[in-house]
Amino acid sequence: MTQSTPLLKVDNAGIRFGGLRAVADVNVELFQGELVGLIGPNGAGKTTFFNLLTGVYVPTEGSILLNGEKLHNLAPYRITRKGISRTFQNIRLFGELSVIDNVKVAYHSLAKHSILSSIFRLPSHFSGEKEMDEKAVAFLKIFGLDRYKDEKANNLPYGQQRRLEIARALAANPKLLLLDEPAAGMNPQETKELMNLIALIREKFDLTVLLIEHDMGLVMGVCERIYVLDHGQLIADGTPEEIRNNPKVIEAYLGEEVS
Ligand SMILES: Nc1ncnc2c1ncn2[C@@H]1O[C@H](COP(=O)(O)OP(=O)(O)OP(=O)(O)O)[C@@H](O)[C@H]1O
Repeated sequence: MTQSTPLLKVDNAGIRFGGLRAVADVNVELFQGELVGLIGPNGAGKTTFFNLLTGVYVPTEGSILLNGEKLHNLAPYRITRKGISRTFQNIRLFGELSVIDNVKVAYHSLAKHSILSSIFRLPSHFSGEKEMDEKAVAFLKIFGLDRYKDEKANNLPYGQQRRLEIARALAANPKLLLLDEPAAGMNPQETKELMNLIALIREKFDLTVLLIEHDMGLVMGVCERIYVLDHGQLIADGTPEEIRNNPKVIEAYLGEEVS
């Protein structure tokens, strides 16, 4: 794929809920390896846009292409297999499962050994399990979570649960990672570490990342480009510098600090 072919191409996408156009006429292009921000005031449509990209909602207008392939109308699990993983605004871990099992469920569907070999406990089951364990631990290490691998996910402190969610999303081997307010509820130190981590995994896994975040300083610091939604429509896109000085963006955020 050349740099002129976007990994993700969204053309005039939108969705209506009754009379409300929650997202309308949205055009977005993401290129391989980019780290891009999606910002906008409360209720602007950011999470709805993620829901469109991941098949939770089917767009009522427009099209969504990943590597030139249509995504709209595909079920969420199929979209995950095509290469889009996400995290959620509110953490959605399997709280009663161990930390390592939370990661392993993500790539069970990608595992080489078959269900039959698991049922009959064939050698391929054990080598497959072992390989998954090793891979899961390697993921957890990147996130500084390997020493908690046997803890219940619910027992992790909040900041680490957020990191585990990202580790799990990454374990599904995505091309495009969608992060919905990954730093929500984190303290400034945790937030800074998380942003460094996001930059690092982008490099390490050759990922494209789209990040919803309310903390402007953070988005401006880490993203190369930013899209701005307001009332369901894109009102700007550009570099952090362009966005910071864009009168439409300043107006949309009137009363909120864009620093
Ligand atoms: N399933 C739904 N049915 C009806 N309205 C919905 C539905 N999902 C979202 N909306 C509406 O769509 C609009 C956009 O909501 P969305 O959650 O996408 O905004 P957001 O930018 O993510 O907001 P926040 O920053 O507060 O999370 C809101 O008016 C919301 O109430």
